[in-house]
Amino acid sequence: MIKFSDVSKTFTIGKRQVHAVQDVSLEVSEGDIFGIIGFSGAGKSTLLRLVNQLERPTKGSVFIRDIDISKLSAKQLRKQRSQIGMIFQNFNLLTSRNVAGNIAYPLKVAGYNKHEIKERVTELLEFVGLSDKAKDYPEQLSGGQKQRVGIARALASSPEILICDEATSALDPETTQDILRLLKKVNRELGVTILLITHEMHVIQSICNKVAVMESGRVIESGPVFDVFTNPKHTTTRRFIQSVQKDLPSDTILQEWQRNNGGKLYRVIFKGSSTVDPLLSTITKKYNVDFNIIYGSVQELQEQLFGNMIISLIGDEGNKQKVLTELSNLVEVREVDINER
Ligand SMILES: Nc1ncnc2c1ncn2[C@@H]1O[C@H](COP(=O)(O)OP(=O)(O)OP(=O)(O)O)[C@@H](O)[C@H]1O
Repeated sequence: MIKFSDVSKTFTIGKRQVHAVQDVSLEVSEGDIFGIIGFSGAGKSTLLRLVNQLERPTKGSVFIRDIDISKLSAKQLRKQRSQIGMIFQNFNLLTSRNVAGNIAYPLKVAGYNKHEIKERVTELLEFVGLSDKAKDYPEQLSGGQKQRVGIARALASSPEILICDEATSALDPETTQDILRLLKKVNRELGVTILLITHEMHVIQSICNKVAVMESGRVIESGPVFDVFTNPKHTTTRRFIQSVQKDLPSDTILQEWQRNNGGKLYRVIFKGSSTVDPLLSTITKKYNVDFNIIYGSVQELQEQLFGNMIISLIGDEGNKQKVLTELSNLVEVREVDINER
């Protein structure tokens, strides 16, 4: 649905060049809730702005439904933009208009008649749960309510794509969850493809099915959220994941363990409903090896379970290797780098 093909965006400020986006290739499929995560300055906003042509790529192309949007005429681009709704961190509501007026605004600009506008606004207010606030002004609303108005306004022209620019970053945790639930409803009930940027991993964990991690303008890792969470390849991705999922014991526990026992630690990752305890018992017994569970957790992600266990093995080196080989055929096993956090 949205395809970035080898896209770069370089800003030139005097003699200095800023490579905001570098060689990005990504594909967002219809129906995705696709999250782009990165620290400040990673290039997320620039990448979003390339989708509605608020920025033009220095290199490469952005396609929407196989159409290279940089090749559109001004008229075609206006039509294309009406297919893309956008919501913002600071809501960007018109303070001089009430809630209904804010939602009606894009419809007025698009030339709908009064009756059509009234009907659509009523429908949208109901969808976002603000039917009783139609006559209130933005200053009378909470942050969460303002973002609901923002979502209703973005949906007014029935777009195929909704772009969310840090849409929950200004909200408290509970309101964030309400807005994320609403975005999920937009995706499921209206079939709108969502592309969002965030610096908060819990947003990705809560609603996205796919994720791309950006650093210094580049996409350093991407894929289905379950795969990236259960097998992160990059240190930055691991740092984001560790902000929402504790997958290693604290330094104190690790140091104490090293003082008392030493030796290698292994991370055993199991997905779905497989349980690892009987597996470990059977295989270690077979090779006369003992095991210690140092740490363990089971989490739910994308309606699937995955577990993470940190173990040590005690016994003959050769036999320990046999245990690891046999275990690796059934679940994922990696040696823990204690400095990986
Ligand atoms: N219009 C511009 N002119 C010059 N430099 C820019 C412009 N827009 C962005 N940049 C630079 O490009 C880099 C990426 O910025 P961008 O805003 O895309 O990152 P971000 O990941 O969205 O960060 P944040 O979360 O802080 O907004 C930064 O170094 C930024 O200063």
